[in-house]
Amino acid sequence: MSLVIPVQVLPHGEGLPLPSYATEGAAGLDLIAAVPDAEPLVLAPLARAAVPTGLCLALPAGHEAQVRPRSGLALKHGVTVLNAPGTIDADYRGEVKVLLVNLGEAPFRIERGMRIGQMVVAPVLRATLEKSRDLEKTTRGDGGFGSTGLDGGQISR
Ligand SMILES: O=c1ccn([C@H]2C[C@H](O)[C@@H](COP(=O)(O)OP(=O)(O)OP(=O)(O)O)O2)c(=O)[nH]1
Ligand SMILES: [Mg+2]
Repeated sequence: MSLVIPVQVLPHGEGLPLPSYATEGAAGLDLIAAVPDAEPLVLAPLARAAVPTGLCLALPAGHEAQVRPRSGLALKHGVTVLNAPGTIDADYRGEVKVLLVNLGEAPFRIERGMRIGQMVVAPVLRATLEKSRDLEKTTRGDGGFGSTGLDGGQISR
């Protein structure tokens, strides 16, 4: 069973449904394009746009929302979220926008009501940065960026 938390939202863009979970177990609320009916947005290849969703919310303190791509759009059209995961701060009161980029070969048409991304609400831990002369030693040390093997594993022969 999922944990459930209420999130306040302003009255939503005319005629558009509120974002919703597509299935009982879905992690993300599907975000809906709130572009004007008469003005669909056409994303040319390699173009990007902040697509309005009509959604203004107040996340409870200690939470964030992540704006993530929909895999179907990514696979079928090469359309994804440029800054994935986009971060919606708990103190943000503006309209949630989905920063889409078209990495496909064909122009992509975004119409009002289209599901363009998904939003996952999550708890946030805040860090207090404490100055220290030394850091706890580890096997990895400062190795990174493929230091454990480029393919991520060794084949034993
Ligand atoms: O995909 C996104 C990412 C951000 N935002 C909104 C909510 C977020 O709280 C605010 C700021 O986002 P972020 O911190 O990522 O942007 P920034 O470039 O650091 O701007 P700022 O200086 O306003 O924090 O913009 C969106 O609507 N969609
Ligand atoms: Mg910021």
